[in-house]
This record gives sequence, C-alpha cells and structure tokens, in this order.
Amino acid sequence: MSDKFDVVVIGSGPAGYVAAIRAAQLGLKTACVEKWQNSEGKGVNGGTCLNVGCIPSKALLDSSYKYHEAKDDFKVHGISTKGIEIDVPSMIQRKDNIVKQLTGGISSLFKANGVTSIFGTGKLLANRKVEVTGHDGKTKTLEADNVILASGSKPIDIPVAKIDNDVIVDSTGALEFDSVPKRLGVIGAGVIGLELGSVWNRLGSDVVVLEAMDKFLSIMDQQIAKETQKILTKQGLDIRLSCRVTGSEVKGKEVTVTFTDKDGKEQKETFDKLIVCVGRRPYTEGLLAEDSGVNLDERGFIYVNDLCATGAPGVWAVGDVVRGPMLAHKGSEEGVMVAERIAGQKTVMNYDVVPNVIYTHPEVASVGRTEEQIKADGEPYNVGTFPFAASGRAMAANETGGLVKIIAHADTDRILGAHIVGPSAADLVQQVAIAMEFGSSAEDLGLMVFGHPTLSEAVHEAALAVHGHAIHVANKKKR
Ligand SMILES: NC(=O)c1ccc[n+]([C@@H]2O[C@H](COP(=O)([O-])OP(=O)(O)OC[C@H]3O[C@@H](n4cnc5c(N)ncnc54)[C@H](O)[C@@H]3O)[C@@H](O)[C@H]2O)c1
Repeated sequence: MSDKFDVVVIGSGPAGYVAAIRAAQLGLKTACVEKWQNSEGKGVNGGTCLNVGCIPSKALLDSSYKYHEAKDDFKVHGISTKGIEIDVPSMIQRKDNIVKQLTGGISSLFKANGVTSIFGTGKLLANRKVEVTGHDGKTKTLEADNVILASGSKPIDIPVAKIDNDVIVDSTGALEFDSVPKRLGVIGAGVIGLELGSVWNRLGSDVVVLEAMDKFLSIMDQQIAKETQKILTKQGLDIRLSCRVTGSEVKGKEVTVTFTDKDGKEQKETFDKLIVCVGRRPYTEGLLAEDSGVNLDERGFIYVNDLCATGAPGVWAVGDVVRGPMLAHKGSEEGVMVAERIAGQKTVMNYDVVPNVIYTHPEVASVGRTEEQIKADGEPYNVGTFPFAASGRAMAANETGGLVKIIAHADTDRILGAHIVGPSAADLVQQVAIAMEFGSSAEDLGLMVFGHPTLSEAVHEAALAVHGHAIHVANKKKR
C-alpha cells in the first residue's frame, strides 16, 4: 500500500468518519487515522460520540427511563407492576454492547467504501504530511493532497474538583458506575449535567445540580428553559442556580463539595459521587507541528473560514475542534461539505438551521434564534405557542408536559426559530428545521395537513397560533 492519499482525515468521530466516507464515495483515495483504544487496547473508530458520548448516554437514558416508567408510570395506564428491580451491571453491559456494535459498524463502513483505517496518533506536519505514531510506538509518514483535522474535544477540568475517576468523575466516568450512588452531585446544569443527572435520578440517586449561572439554560429560549426547569425539578432534580463550586475534598468513598450560594454564603454538601460537566474544549494537544501552518484562535479552536478551510492550503478542520456548537450532526455536515469541496463541488452549510437537543425526558429541542436573540437583534416578530396539555395524542400517552413555540418575522412571516420542551421534541423540531431550510413562513406550516392524532399537530397548532388561528387552544391574539 502506498502512503500517498488524496485525503487523510485525523479523527474518526462523527465529523471525521463521515468526511472520510464521503470523500471515498467521491472517488478520492482516503485514509482515516484514529488513536482511540478500547479497554482491551485495540484501536476503535467512532470518537467521543460513539464511545463515551451521544450513544452510550442515550442507551442509559433509555434504560433508566424504562425502569422509571415500569416503576412509576404504568399505574396510570392500568398496569400494575411489582418487584421491579434494576441490575446496573446489565444496564452498563447493554450500553457497552451497543457501543461495540456501532463502532464496529464504522469499521465495516470504512471497508465497504474503501477507506483505509489506520490506528495511531496523527500529527500534521508541514506540506500536508501526516506523521502517525502507532500504538506500538512505531511511526510512519503519510502524504496527502488534502488533510482534514477532526480531532474533537475533551471535557474541561477544573482545579476545584479534580477528576480521580473514582469518586469524582467526568462524563465518561459517569457512564460506568457499577451501582446507584445514594447522593450524586453534578457540577454544571448544562446538557451533560441534565442528561446524566436524569439517568441516575431515575435509578434512585438524590441528585443535586450546582450551576454557577443565575439563569437556567441561559442560552436557550427562556420561556422553554423555565418550563424545563419546572418539569425537571418536579422529577426530583435539585437544581441550584448561582452556586459556584470553590473546592472539594475526597475522604474515602465520599466527597464534600464547597460552593458559594446565591446569597454569596459558603455552603457544603457531601456526595457519594460527583460528576464534573462544565463544558468541553477543543482537543489539539500534539496535533500540529510548529510549522504546520495551521493557527488556533484565542479560545484554542482551530481557526477556519466558513468553508472549514484553515490557513494552510489543502488543510481543513471540522467538528468540535472548530468554532460553532459542539454537536455531532454539525460536525458530520461539515465533514460532508469539506469532502465535496475537495472533490470540486460547491457545497455550503447552513449554520442558521442546526437543531440542538437535550435528551432529558421530556426532550428539550430548538432550532434557529431564541426570542431573546431576536429581540436583541431588534427584529419585529410574532410568537405562537401550543401546550402539549391540549394535544389528544400527548394525553393518550400521558405525556402532557411542555409546549411548542414558534417565532416568525412580523413583516415577512418567515420562521426564525422553534423551541420545544415535550414528548419527542427532538423529532418535532426537525419538522420546523426542514421548513426553515426551505424558507417557510409560519402560514406555510399552518396551511399543511398534519396527521391526526399525532404529536406533530402541536407544531401545526403553534404555527397557526403565530397569527391567532390555533384551533385547539384559546388564542392570545384574534385575527
Ligand atoms: N444532547 C447533546 O447534543 C449533547 C450531549 C452532551 C454533550 N453535548 C455537547 O458537549 C458540550 C459539553 O457539555 P456540558 O454539559 O459539559 O457543557 P455546557 O456548556 O452545556 O454546560 C456547562 C455548565 O457548567 C456551568 N459551570 C461552569 N463552571 C462551573 C462551576 N465552577 N460551578 C458550577 N457550574 C459551572 C456553566 O455555567 C454551564 O451552564 C456542549 O457543548 C454540548 O453541546 C451535547
């Protein structure tokens, strides 16, 4: 095998593996370099998302939700359950099996598409050369016409709560507990804190979430954030805002966390486990030789233009390691764009329509701008909302918490954003994302025929409500 490629991708997470597959589909001779090793020391593709992120967390979210439903929610449907028990090691094993299946699937897709999979640590040298240090310590150099950097991100660690992978863990460690902690502390009420806090709360932990900001989910639409906070608090998550962690002390199998509360007073709480999830940062350690020609921005992300090109000719970067939301699907689409650009196509990506989901139950999902952002932008707008409490389908499923909110421009009626907390919010928001991609107005969405009875009708009704035309709820404004 020659070590000269049309494209070498460094990193096989959702950004990198998708870029590699698309490049190979387009007839480009492609290699993908990955340094991840599984617990047996074997190279494995898939990156954070498949190994320790999106997929395993969803496996545990689903398992823990089934337990919660069987224990607490079946009664209302006339189903009695007795002696419901959880077997945490089996739950973790099921999650591990899913990870194994999916990561193995990437390797099969590489084979099917003719991508050369290389395990080892890739480093970009000058002139599009990539040095690969294998897991056996041997190095070799690949040459490429184009290099795509997709090295991802890693959890931010804070000195006041150092990860020991026993009592204090990050998002990876929180997927591996072998029993349910009695008291669980979570630092950071962000996406990871709420998802993992929910898993262990459902399985029986007393969960306290300490959040430094004074607003809950501060970057989300605040009407939806407030509703979400109400719902999650009712589920038992003890969410404490304006609480900044200032220290922690591990004694045996417990950790005492010190934090300042909303009144500036010092407080202490003791937990059996503590999850630190205060954000992620781009992962570039050891990735770039000094003369690679690639620059980082002031926050440590690889600097790229709108087309994901770096300052070095023929070197591109995609996914969590570049600006924009750290979302798998954003990285994948960047990977497709770059592969197609390399192949000479004119692909662009629409960063204005990237959906965002928190996989709590109910899910929280959004696309486009929030009401706060639109207000700050000084644009006139109309809002339509529809509560799931008024949806027949939601009632049938006993899932009536939450609402759909659609915001449209007051002059053009073009949809500017959709924000949902409620059953299947992730799938519902995608309907509005599709509409937005096609430049739809709220009226367009209102004119469509939606199946009955479906949860999607809540999207229809919210679009109608933008002009005061909702049928199944009293309109705030009549026209
Ligand atoms: N469902 C999904 O799409 C999904 C799931 C998991 C992770 N992710 C991505 O991974 C990234 C990381 O997630 P995350 O939840 O770690 O980060 P995040 O940025 O979503 O939330 C971190 C929170 O920690 C708080 N915080 C920071 N320092 C603190 C301190 N000392 N004390 C108390 N609170 C503190 C911040 O104010 C913030 O609210 C995000 O960019 C997210 O988009 C996405």
